[in-house]
Amino acid sequence: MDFWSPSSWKSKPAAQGVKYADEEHLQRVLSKIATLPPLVAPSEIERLRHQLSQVQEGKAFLLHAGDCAESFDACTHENITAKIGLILSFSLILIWGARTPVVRIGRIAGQYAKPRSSPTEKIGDKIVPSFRGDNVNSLDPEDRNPNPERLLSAYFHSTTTLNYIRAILASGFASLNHPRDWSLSHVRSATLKKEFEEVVTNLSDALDFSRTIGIETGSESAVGYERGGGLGTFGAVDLYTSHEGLMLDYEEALTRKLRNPLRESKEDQSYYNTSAHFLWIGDRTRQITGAHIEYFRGIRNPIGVKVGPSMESDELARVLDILNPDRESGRITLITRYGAGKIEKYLALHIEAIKKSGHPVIWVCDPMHGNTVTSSSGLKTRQFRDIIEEIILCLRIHEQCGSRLGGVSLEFTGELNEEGFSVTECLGGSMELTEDELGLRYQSFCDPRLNFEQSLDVAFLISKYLKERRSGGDRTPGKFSALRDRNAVYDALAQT
Ligand SMILES: O=C[C@H](O)[C@H](O)COP(=O)(O)O
Ligand SMILES: C=C(OP(=O)(O)O)C(=O)O
Ligand SMILES: [Mn+2]
Repeated sequence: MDFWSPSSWKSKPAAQGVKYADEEHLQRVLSKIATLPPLVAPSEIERLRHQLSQVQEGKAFLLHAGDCAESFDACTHENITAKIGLILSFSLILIWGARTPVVRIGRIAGQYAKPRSSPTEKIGDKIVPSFRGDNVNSLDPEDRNPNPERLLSAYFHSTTTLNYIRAILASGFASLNHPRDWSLSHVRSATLKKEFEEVVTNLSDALDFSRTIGIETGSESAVGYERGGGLGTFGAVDLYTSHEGLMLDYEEALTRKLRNPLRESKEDQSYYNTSAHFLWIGDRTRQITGAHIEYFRGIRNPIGVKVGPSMESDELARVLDILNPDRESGRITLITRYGAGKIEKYLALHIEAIKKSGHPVIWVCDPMHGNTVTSSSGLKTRQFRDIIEEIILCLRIHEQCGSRLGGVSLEFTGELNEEGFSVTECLGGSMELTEDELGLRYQSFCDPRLNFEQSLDVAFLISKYLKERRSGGDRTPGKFSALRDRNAVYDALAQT
């Protein structure tokens, strides 16, 4: 393969590039970032690679989820706790129903840069540069010139977020012994609440049982973390971070040549992107001869590639030849995002192309990005029905093609306002959010996210499907009851 370095991307065209007025200022900021410590360690990155290879083999399920765009102002204790709580609740539902380990990757602690469809947008009667994420410019239409200082601020906000995540996880927040702490108090759907309570009650019974017969190895049973005990099997969970690797100057500054802990010799080093465990290439920046593919091919982190309707089948295989020439397991996650109305046209073709190429991949369904619409009030939104429909079609097409869906990629948030209400950004779901309620608590800085209740609706649907598959059911395509009748699923959700 051709020569690669953390800066070799500079010789290729970068889509969605950001132009700074003062190049020297940018370089000063980047030099500073290049001296700051890594956010994540090689051993964590290798651990995730290993866990993703388990997903690839069908031994675990991947949950990739979080904000479309994080913001510096939303970096608060309450918001981070609510986001992690939702990721844990969602994964608990899957673990319980499907008895499958869940690999959790948050779109968190660095998801600040946004690719946009248009470089400008109209606000009132003014045309201004589009908002490109907090690490580029401001949501305030008067402050849209890119400012390099924002990259430094992004580094510190990522660090703060990750530090707090590590702190709450280390303090037993994820302990399966008290998932009620993850907050369900505000959920108004009685059925949803009951379903979740059932999972928690059954789990508590199971834990009690294991304690009684002495097979619990977690030290929580002996002495709590606060009193010097360890986290034990039931308290320690892995939660990895991710963001779109869009701003290559920033990614380069955090790319470090470090010892690969899997290799014997200290001299055996790899280039790790130390800003996050997992990075993905967006649908707008995956040009074969472009800068992003060039950068990504050289880093050791596991990576995602967004795949939409504009991806040609032969192009997909060529992208993988570049990104994973040695065909390493757990290295590539394909995140498909066609839209409910288009998935039937493209997914099977892409699955066939991958089979033919022999590339090992994890297939993940992003049912969000192909289903964005503009509401009558002008807010971007997504219909819950479309999201569910894309997931159901995706599961069914994988079944039909003898392939396997390895996970989902969602834009969701558990954040609540001061009165304890969820955001109102996507329409429908068991809370039946209507168009005139959209403006009530629309907090997203970019795309509309599922709220807490809508996310749990999705979790139960997937959990039921995986449970049926685990229990053997009829494997003929279309025979799984969770997939058989889309309308029945919608009706069931609408009645909750
Ligand atoms: O998150 C994804 C993209 O940044 C987003 O969907 C683009 O939105 P736009 O079409 O409003 O630019
Ligand atoms: C920009 C995103 O998606 P895509 O590249 O698939 O449009 C995203 O995941 O926020
Ligand atoms: Mn988005």
